[in-house]
Amino acid sequence: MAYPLSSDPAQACYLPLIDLTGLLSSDSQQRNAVAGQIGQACREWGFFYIYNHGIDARLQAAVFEQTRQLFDLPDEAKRALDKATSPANRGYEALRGQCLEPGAPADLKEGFYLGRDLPADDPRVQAGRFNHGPNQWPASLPGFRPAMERYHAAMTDLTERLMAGLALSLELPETYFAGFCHQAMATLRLLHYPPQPAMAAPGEKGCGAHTDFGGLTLLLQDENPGLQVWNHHAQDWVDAPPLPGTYVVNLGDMIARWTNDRYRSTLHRVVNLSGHERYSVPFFFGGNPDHLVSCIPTCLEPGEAPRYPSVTVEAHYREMYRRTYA
Ligand SMILES: O=C(O)CCC(=O)C(=O)O
Ligand SMILES: [Fe+2]
Repeated sequence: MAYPLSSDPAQACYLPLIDLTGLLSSDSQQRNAVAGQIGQACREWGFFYIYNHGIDARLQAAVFEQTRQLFDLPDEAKRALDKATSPANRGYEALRGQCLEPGAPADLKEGFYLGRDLPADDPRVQAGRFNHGPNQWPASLPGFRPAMERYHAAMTDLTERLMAGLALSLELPETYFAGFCHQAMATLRLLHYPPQPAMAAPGEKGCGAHTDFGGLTLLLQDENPGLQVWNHHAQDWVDAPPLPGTYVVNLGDMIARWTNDRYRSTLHRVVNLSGHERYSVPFFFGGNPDHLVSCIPTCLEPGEAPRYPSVTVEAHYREMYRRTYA
């Protein structure tokens, strides 16, 4: 088998597991204590689990229920929502629609993108700003839109708290990333992975090895494992299995740029060896499109040069979409 899952049970909790209770508290000492754990996880892994995050389990269940129903729709209904017809990158993408790992076969996943719903007469939509516009809603699923909109709003709040924790962990004011968070692009991505085929082509898998493009990603997984994270210590993949009640949080490339790689944007991939259909829902927090991402001065030693030029969020995203949807 090309991608054996680890048989080491200790790996189930290989990645740091952080209780978020203190970060959501009004006591700054408690927030600082959690920020310390976040900082360590960001330096060592760029990946960690969170629990006690405050997102309602019933809302999560509703999101999964609607996700399954969406992907169960006939092909024709899904293709009517094709994201290629949306200037704002919203809607359906078919199996093998993206190739996240250069040189590997296209990804064995189908997906659906949605974000904040902006009307066609919003100035940002009229100006053709990246990722700004109306969603495409499946007309035959009346429960879809309300569940997704509630979930998107709740995840935006939670991620803003995490960004404040991230600032604290870098010994910056909690509001340091407020400009980045203001009217942020935030994308909910619904994913469906069929079981890994027995006769897969070499390198073919659910989702090719990649780093995430944006700020923070919060991943909701169903009960089927498949996510693997690159362990730079051991130079090998470790499993990031679903743990009930948690999110897997990982840092995207913008945070590596901000911190001159002190905080890691770590490679990960999906190989669905579970034998079941796997559904997952990553929430990508991309930030304000006009925000300039430049190396944070306190992340440089005297004489150290920034490894990345400054870039706006929008320019960075356009380039990453161009590369992976060639
Ligand atoms: O489905 C997963 O577990 C991970 C998906 C992912 O890494 C992505 O969409 O960027
Ligand atoms: Fe990812």
